Amino acid sequence: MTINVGVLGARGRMGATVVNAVEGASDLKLVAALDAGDDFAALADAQVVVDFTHPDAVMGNLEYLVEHDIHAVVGTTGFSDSRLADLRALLEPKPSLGVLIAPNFALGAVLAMRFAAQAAKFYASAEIIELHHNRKADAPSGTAAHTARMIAAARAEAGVAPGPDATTSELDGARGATVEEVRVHSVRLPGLVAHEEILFGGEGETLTIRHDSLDRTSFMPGVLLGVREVLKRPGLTVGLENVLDL
Ligand SMILES: NC(=O)C1=CN([C@@H]2O[C@H](COP(=O)(O)OP(=O)(O)OC[C@H]3O[C@@H](n4cnc5c(N)ncnc54)[C@H](O)[C@@H]3O)[C@@H](O)[C@H]2O)C=CC1
Ligand SMILES: O=C(O)C1=N[C@H](C(=O)O)C[C@H](O)C1
Repeated sequence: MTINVGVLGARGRMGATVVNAVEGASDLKLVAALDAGDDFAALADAQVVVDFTHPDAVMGNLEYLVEHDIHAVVGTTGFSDSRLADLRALLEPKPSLGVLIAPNFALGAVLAMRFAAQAAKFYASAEIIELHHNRKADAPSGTAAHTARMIAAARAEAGVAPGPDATTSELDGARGATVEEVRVHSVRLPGLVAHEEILFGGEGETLTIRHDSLDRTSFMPGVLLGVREVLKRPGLTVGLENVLDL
């Protein structure tokens, strides 16, 4: 069966890569490639729409897609708990519709987050450094925020409190942002794509988990898997780890 796919953000860095990937997949048909200002009526034939747009635009796009019974695969960042709650409420009257949101579609990034969650109960002290290209709008990255939440959840489940930190005097930002008691440091440089290091410290040792996306094609197997899977998964799924059954 061929799946009709639409892309939102099609003229952006990720959207353009998704357009190429969909066009190269024999079981998918690109029916619309839209960007800001285009008429969404062109999505009428799409069964699944992939959204790589902007945190300020994605909720409005999802409202349109749900209202028009179109499944969605979302890579756009900016999903807080309250946004996810709003989305669940939006989906309630449409029980057969699927929305998959993944802060990172690269297999290695998903594995790195899972390994970090496994390590978290053994190390009370953890910090994250995420490094991206300097055209990225949001900081910290969606991946780093998701990783921090996974570490916090693993700590809570194991009854491990965050480790000691003697910092009493600091320049604003010197110790990074705090996401659920995990420090997150954001680096922005031309030349980078998407990189994350999760550092754990214990008695006499450290553990570093690092993932590098060197090219945006790294996200494509995950995006295409999401397009195929979302049709079989009604409701809201957050994280590619659920689709990969890790
Ligand atoms: N989940 C993942 O694996 C990944 C997620 N991202 C995220 O994807 C998003 C986009 O990233 P990039 O492609 O680098 O950004 P970009 O700025 O290159 O592209 C975004 C595109 O969306 C368009 N756009 C904005 N509002 C729109 C709307 N309402 N409807 C349709 N198009 C709209 C813009 O005109 C632009 O062409 C960001 O939130 C980024 O963090 C990026 C890489 C991987
Ligand atoms: O903007 C990007 O480029 C990326 N955004 C996502 C994020 O914020 O985590 C995924 C990946 O890191 C690339």
